[in-house]
Amino acid sequence: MATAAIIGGGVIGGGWAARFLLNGWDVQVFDPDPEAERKIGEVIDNARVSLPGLSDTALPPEGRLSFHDSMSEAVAGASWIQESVPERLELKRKVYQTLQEHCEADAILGSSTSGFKPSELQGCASRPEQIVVTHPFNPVYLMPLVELVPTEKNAPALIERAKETLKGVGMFPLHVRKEIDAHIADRFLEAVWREALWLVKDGIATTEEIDEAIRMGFGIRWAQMGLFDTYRVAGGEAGMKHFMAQFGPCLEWPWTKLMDVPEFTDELVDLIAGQSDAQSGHMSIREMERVRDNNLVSMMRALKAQNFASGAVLNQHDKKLSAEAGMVRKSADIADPSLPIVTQRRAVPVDWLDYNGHMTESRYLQAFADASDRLMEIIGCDQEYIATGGSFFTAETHIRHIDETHLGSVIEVRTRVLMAEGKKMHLWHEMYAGEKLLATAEHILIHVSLETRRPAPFSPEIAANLKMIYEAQADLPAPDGLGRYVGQPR
Ligand SMILES: NC(=O)C1=CN([C@@H]2O[C@H](COP(=O)(O)OP(=O)(O)OC[C@H]3O[C@@H](n4cnc5c(N)ncnc54)[C@H](O)[C@@H]3O)[C@@H](O)[C@H]2O)C=CC1
Ligand SMILES: C[N+](C)(C)CC(=O)CC(=O)[O-]
Repeated sequence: MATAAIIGGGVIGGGWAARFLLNGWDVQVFDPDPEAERKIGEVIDNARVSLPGLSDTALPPEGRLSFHDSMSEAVAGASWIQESVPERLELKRKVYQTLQEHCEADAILGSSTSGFKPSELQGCASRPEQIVVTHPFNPVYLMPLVELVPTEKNAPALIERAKETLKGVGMFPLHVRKEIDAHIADRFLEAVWREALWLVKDGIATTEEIDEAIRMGFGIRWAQMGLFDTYRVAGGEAGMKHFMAQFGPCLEWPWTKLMDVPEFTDELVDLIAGQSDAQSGHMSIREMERVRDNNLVSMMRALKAQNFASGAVLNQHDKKLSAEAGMVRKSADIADPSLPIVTQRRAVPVDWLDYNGHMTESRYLQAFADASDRLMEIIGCDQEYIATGGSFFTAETHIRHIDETHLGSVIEVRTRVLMAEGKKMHLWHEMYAGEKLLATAEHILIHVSLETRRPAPFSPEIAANLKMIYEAQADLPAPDGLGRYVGQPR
């Protein structure tokens, strides 16, 4: 089991702790704040609800979380040390001196700093080659981006190892090749933040109007295509050159105050904080975090369906998780074919819930259909086979709802082959949370030719795999509820 040390467990350190822990790492925290354990616990509770919902496969078992009274204890055995102490250079440098007296020389020491360059952090260190910037985004347990900023003192092998580790916990390391204050993303955020402060100070817009301008418009665009691709499309058929010709000159018009920062007078702080209270003061920060997390999960799940941007990163992570969890993908991997085959294991995400606060009925069919797809793959009807023109169509489905299924529950579908002859297979799925039966599904699927769209006999490989599973499972008792019709008395 890999171990991460979290040094500083505030907003960002707590998020890192959740990211590592829920991806199966042991996590050792040092933070002198007596409230740190409670605060991190609350962040991890939020993450436990939201992060598993990003995946269409189960996360690994959680690692072990422990809190320590000294940095030396926290870094013992850690291969990754994430520093997230307040943004003060002298403090960070002092922390590195202590850390390097105790940590492994080959551990990676990542700093969450939003603004300092890695060379500034490496400045007084005994082993500068161990320190890189790994700048995350809040909430760290959901946002994929980490700006990985090394210097020439970091060996290429360490940079590669850092990338692999970050990908391993589902993140997207963006290698910032040339160090600069505030890296890449924070330079944008600072520019937008400065302009927004002017708009409020000059009485042009309220904090709420500015938020609407972002979330109803360009914020949605940026989340999927970023800046340059968005503008390329906005140039019409002539693309980027036309866009620049049309909108380039206006950069010189007096549209922007981006070079100046308004003075943070008490009056300005009160104005902005007052408007912000009026806008959202009716909600606690934890409530706002939950709203934010649900929205982020739903948006990123939509991008997963398109396999685009952050959605593509999540799909890659799912593949890795599913391989590591030992999910069966071909018949030769079935450990004991006489038992029902586990064809799905995943957490219930937020966009699978309905107004009754439990999993909505269409998602039962989705989970069972995904289980049938997996069974098809196992018997040899995979993407490659389908490309040759053979597949299955579902002819009939009967679902029974036995118990409620809730947000974040890890559901498992176990599948039996009840009959497989000629062109027809009869499947029985049971959905469980732990050992609690939640639902069953009975399906008849017909093997077809995708060319004629008509029934066609199984391929010899599919026929042999189905026969093997059917015969091995033949001694299992008939499932309770088999062949029920709608409305039959229970
Ligand atoms: N808040 C944000 O949106 C983001 C912050 N960051 C960066 O993350 C770092 C931490 O920021 P936040 O989590 O927002 O601050 P925070 O104030 O929420 O947390 C800092 C934590 O460090 C602890 N701490 C103070 N001295 C310490 C020491 N000597 N050893 C160990 N822990 C110590 C504090 O008790 C506190 O819990 C900063 O470098 C910041 O620039 C990066 C991305 C986003
Ligand atoms: C405000 N901030 C500069 C600390 C923000 C970040 O560093 C990244 C983020 O999460 O927005």
